[in-house]
Amino acid sequence: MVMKHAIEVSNISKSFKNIQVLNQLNMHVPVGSVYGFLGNNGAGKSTLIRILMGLIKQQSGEFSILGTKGVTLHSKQKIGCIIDSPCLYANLTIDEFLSLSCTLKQYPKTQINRVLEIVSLTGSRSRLISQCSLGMKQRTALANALLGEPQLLILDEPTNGLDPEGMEEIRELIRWLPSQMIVSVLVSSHLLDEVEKMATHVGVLKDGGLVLEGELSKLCKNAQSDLSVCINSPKKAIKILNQKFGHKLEVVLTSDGLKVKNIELTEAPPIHRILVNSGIDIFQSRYCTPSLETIFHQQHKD
Ligand SMILES: Nc1ncnc2c1ncn2[C@@H]1O[C@H](COP(=O)(O)OP(=O)(O)OP(=O)(O)O)[C@@H](O)[C@H]1O
Repeated sequence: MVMKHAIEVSNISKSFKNIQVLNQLNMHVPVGSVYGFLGNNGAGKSTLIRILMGLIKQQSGEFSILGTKGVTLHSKQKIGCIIDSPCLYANLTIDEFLSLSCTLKQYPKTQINRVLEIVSLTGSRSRLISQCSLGMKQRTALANALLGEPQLLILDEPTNGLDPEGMEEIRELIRWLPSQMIVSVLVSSHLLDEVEKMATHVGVLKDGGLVLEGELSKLCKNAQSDLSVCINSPKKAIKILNQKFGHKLEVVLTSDGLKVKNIELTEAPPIHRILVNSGIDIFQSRYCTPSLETIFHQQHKD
């Protein structure tokens, strides 16, 4: 049977003393996806990742990874992982560190060239880790996680502490990985816009469960899109649109014109035509597909 999900979580609950962190959480990470696991600081992302890696145990519920129930030594060999800040040996060069890692994990050292190439560190392989920037250290950790050709990568906040340039480098790398190798990626973050820039799928953790999960492009498509039009005489324009379309359109005033809420792109041309034919000048018009942040807020208005 073809495996659909690299990770499948069913009804996982976990509490620490009297703090309920995960409450019957369900999650589905499709094979081949870059799954952005979003949640505020303290939401419980690391807790779930630790459970998935077998570092702590859930109180109830179950999960499967790469088609196997729970996490076994065998499945761990197919997972590359970065949890917390990367654990690197500062006094070794990047090359020496990866070589040591290959020895410990019994992977052929011939893989080192390939992973260095993927993370663009080939030219810096002889550099001491203590002399690397944080971004280079993070890429070294990623290279290390890629040794053994994992089928699943689990990355806990991999851009934490990086400057904007370093963040973009890591994002670019993660986005690009599934085209380079057969791998599914679970990447956690507390930044909505960051996940939006690299993920194909998203799961938003809040109050112990996922409040939003799905393919990013579908979530965006199904969400409300608005048309913002910068015009003269916006009050007159709203009157005209209301006469023409009645309650079919929700039109509101904005600081520089009007906004038609929740419409399809195909509805924009007739709106423009009516406005222009009524003698209204259009200075600018923008059809805005919603950001992940907007989608999130649209779903949690109440
Ligand atoms: N071993 C522990 N003992 C007690 N409480 C814990 C333990 N580990 C985590 N917690 C608590 O569980 C909650 C979730 O923590 P977790 O680290 O999973 O969140 P997170 O979403 O990864 O946050 P961040 O983005 O800040 O890393 C927090 O309130 C944290 O204090």
